[in-house]
Amino acid sequence: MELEVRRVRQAFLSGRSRPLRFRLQQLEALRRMVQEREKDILTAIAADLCKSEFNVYSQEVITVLGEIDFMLENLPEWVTAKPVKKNVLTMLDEAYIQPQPLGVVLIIGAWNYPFVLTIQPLIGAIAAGNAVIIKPSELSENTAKILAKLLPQYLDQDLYIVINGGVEETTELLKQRFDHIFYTGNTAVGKIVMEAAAKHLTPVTLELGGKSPCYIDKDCDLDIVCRRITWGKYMNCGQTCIAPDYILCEASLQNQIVWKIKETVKEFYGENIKESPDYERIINLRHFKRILSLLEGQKIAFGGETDEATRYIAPTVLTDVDPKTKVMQEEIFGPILPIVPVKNVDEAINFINEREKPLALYVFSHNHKLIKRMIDETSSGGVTGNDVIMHFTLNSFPFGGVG
Ligand SMILES: NC(=O)c1ccc[n+]([C@@H]2O[C@H](COP(=O)([O-])OP(=O)(O)OC[C@H]3O[C@@H](n4cnc5c(N)ncnc54)[C@H](O)[C@@H]3O)[C@@H](O)[C@H]2O)c1
Ligand SMILES: CCCCCCC=O
Repeated sequence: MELEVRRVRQAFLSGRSRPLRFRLQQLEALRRMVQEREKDILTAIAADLCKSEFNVYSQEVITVLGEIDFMLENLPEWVTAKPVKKNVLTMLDEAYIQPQPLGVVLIIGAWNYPFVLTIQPLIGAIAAGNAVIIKPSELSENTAKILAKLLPQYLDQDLYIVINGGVEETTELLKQRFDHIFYTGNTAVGKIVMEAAAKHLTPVTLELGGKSPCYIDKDCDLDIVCRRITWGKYMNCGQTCIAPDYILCEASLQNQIVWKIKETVKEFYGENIKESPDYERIINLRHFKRILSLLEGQKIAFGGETDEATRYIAPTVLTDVDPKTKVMQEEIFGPILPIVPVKNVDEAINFINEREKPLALYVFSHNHKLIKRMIDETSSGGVTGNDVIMHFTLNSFPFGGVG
């Protein structure tokens, strides 16, 4: 590890990652890789998550291509020094902010969208003139392998390298000194990463998880609401960091919501969900068993069917969920949707504020004042009104949790 990190640092110190022209050329090469090797990339991700190639393309490849284009378009302006306001003492001086690369960046990716969650930070790091070590998740092993194979064919082989491996390799890697660490994954490992970074005072970006609530107001179009929640909850089999984690609504709405989600599931995935090319599987047995344990003692309104051999868990809705039960204590990260009845919007706001700040918050209402109130009186990484997931798709927004 030490030798590899040293090689990358030497490449950075050569200065060749800095010129704008070089950065643009590397980003163009990355775009060429995605376009020319699209089939290999789609096949690898599809194998990891049991996903249709159409879903891989629309959820991961489009986002990466959009990010590269966005970067190519804006980078020339972003790298330019920006003059700042001067005072009497400095009236005759030049005063400006000059963006500079940090140095060697470590990117630790997650398995749930294994391509976009690794390549998106890579795009930013290249654009900023850094050298990069990429550590894809070992759980999405086909994607990890294809990244290690393709990236050196298109990018500078000393500035940007892939190191594959699991906990042991990542632990070793984290002992090295980096200039920035970008980690995506669960909170427990996030703390390990931050502790390792602290030893070198390395700045970190931690893209973690959490429970993302949906509040459904009585004044809404319930057909549309349920379609959108069904899409966002069950895509990737619920393994999406900003998936709607649970629903808060008045008790009187519960039965209608259950019925409408059930009908939408049928429409999206057919009568035999197991055969649907659009319904994914749980990444491994550990997560499969973890998710099943969340069902214990719950009232299943529909779904609940499982198959351990293929790690299949049917789209499931739970009703009258007690907030003290396990399913409400941890991020679900699977196709289980609890409904927690609340009396009104005040109770929903209190409920959200009494817990960890959500990564995403979803509010459904015709009443724009109510949506605005939710935004003003809660704190989360991002809010989408009357839809789910959509704020992630806009690269003109920042993305992440609070802090
Ligand atoms: N905020 C975001 O953008 C975002 C995106 C995707 C996923 N997530 C979150 O990620 C979580 C799911 O991912 P995961 O954590 O299961 O992914 P994971 O198991 O793939 O782990 C993430 C990375 O951490 C490394 N790792 C695992 N254990 C380690 C250890 N003990 N020491 C050092 N490194 C270690 C892995 O090798 C991997 O590269 C969910 O909580 C989800 O919400 C967040
Ligand atoms: C449509 C792609 C969503 C990706 C969200 C990233 C977190 O898991």
